[in-house]
Amino acid sequence: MPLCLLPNRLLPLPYCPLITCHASPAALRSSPSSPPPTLPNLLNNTTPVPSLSCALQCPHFQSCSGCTHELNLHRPIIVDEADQFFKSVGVSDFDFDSSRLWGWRSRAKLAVRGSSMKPLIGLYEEGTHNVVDIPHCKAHHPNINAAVELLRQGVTKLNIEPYDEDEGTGELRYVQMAVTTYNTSLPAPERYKNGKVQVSLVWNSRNENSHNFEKLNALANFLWRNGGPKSDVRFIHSVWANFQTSTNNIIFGNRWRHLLGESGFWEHAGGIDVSLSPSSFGQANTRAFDILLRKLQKYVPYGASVTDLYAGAGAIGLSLAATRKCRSVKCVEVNKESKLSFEKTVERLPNYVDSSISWHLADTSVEPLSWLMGSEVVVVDPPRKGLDASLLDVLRTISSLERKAKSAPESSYSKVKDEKRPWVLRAMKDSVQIGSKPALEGSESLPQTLIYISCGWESFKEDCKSLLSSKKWRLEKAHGFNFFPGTQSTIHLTVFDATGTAFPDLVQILLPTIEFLNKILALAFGVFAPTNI
Ligand SMILES: C[S@@+](CC[C@H](N)C(=O)[O-])C[C@H]1O[C@@H](n2cnc3c(N)ncnc32)[C@H](O)[C@@H]1O
Repeated sequence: MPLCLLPNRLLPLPYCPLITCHASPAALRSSPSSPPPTLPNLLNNTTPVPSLSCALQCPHFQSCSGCTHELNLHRPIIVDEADQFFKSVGVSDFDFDSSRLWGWRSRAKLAVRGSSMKPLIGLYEEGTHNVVDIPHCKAHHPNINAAVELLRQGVTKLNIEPYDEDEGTGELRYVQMAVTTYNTSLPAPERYKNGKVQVSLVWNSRNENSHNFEKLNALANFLWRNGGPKSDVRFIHSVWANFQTSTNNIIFGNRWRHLLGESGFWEHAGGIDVSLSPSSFGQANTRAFDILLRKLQKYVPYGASVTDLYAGAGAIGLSLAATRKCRSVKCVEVNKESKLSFEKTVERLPNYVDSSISWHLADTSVEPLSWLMGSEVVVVDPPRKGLDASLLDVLRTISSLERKAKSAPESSYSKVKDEKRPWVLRAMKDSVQIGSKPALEGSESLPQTLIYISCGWESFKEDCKSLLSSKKWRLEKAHGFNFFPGTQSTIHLTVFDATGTAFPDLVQILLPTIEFLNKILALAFGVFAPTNI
C-alpha cells in the first residue's frame, strides 16, 4: 500500500509527492462540488502534502468496503487505462466527465446488524459479513445519513431487533434509502440539497399478517413523525416495507407494501420525469446519469427507431422518445418490477411524444435478433458482467443476418400472429404497448448504430474487442463518467457504427469476376493478382 494511503489520513504525510487535482477542461467537464466541511489546517506546513481539494476525507475509509480510493476523486486511475485502451482501438478523443464528488449517492442499500441498543447500519467489511457502521459516509447524499441516524434512534427506542444472519432471527435486515431531488416548488439550485428520502425497511417476516408487523408499523410511524412533513426537518419522503425471510444473501423478497407518505417517487433525468419504485433498478448517481443521458441523445438521429436492451424501467428509451421524437422505442427488461415504473413514466411524457412505445418482460439472451429487427439504433446497458453471449453473437454477425432476413420470402420475425415460441408469447402477454405507429418501414432492417453503456470495465473491453474483431462495427466515440467517486468503477458510453454492408457486398459481387480475370491473367502471363481483400 502506498505510504500516502496509510490510515492516519488527516495528518501531513511527509514523503508523498504533491498530488493535486487539477484537470484539463476536457478531462473535467464540471467543477467538483464543495468539499466536505472539516478540512484540517495544513496550510502552514512546509512539507508537500496531497491536495485535499479532491480527497475523500471520510472517517470510515478502509474499514468500510464502499470506497477504495481517497485521493484525486475527480479522476480515478482507471481513466488513464481507459484512455490507452480507446486509443488502441482507434478513438483518440476519449473524455471523462466528473460531476459531484461527495454526497453523490442518492440510492443506498445498507445492512442492519448488531443489537437494538447498538445497531450497526452500513456495509460489510471487505471479504466478511461484519457490518461497519458508516454514519458519516461522504458518498451518501447528506439526507441519507440523516435518515440513517433517525432510523438508529427508532431501532433503539422501539427495541427493534436487527437481523442475526447466523441464527436467522431478528426483525430488521436491511434498509434501502433512495433520495428524490424532484421538487419543482424549489428553485433548481436548491433541489439537490433538499432531497427527500424514501425509506424501504426489509423486514424478517413473511407478510403483513406476521406477529411483529405492529413493531414495523411503529418504526415507520417513528420515522414519519420525526422526519416527515410535519416534523422540523422534513427529509423523509415515504416509508415502504419489504418482506424477506429467505436465508440467502438476496436483499429483497418479492412482497412490497407502501406504508406512509407518497407512493409515487420521481426524478427528472434526460429531459423527462422518471418514476422509480423501490423495487426496480435505480441509478445510484442520478446527477451523473442525467449528464450521460444528455450526451447519449446526441448520437440518436431524430425520428429513429430504437431498441433499448437491459432497459430497467425504460428511462433511457423514454428519454430518447421525448428528446429525439423517435418513431418507435422498444424496451426489453427481465425484471417484472420495472413495468409499473415504466407505465408511470410514460403517463408523464410530454403530449408531443407520439412514438410507438413498448416495454417487454423478456430475457435479452433468448432470441436477441427478434428484438433488434426494425430498429436503426440499439442501446445496451447490461449489468456488470457485460453482454449475454447470444446477443454478442448476433451483433457480431449482424450484416449477414440482415441480408438473410431481407432475402427470406416472409420473415419469421414479423409473423407475430403465428407466434408459438412460449417465451415470446409470455413477453407479449406481459408487454406494454403505447401508440400504434409501426416500427421502421421494411422491418427486417437491423441497427446501424450500437450505443453501449457499460458499468463493468473488464467485461466491456472483452465485448468491445469481440465486436471490433467481427469487422461489423467501428468504434466512433467513447466517453467516461464518474458515477462512483471514491471507487475505480466508472461508466462508459461508447458508440459503434456498422461498418456498412455496401463495401463487403460489392466485394462479394465482384469476387467471381476478379477470380475469373485472375485465371485469364494466369493463363496468359503466369501471374496472380491477390484476391484476399
Ligand atoms: C445496469 S441496469 C440498467 C437499467 C436501465 N437501463 C436504467 O438505466 O435504468 C441493467 C438492467 O438489466 C436487467 N437485466 C439483466 N439481465 C437481463 C437479461 N438477460 N435480459 C433483460 N434484462 C436484463 C436488470 O434487471 C437491470 O434492470
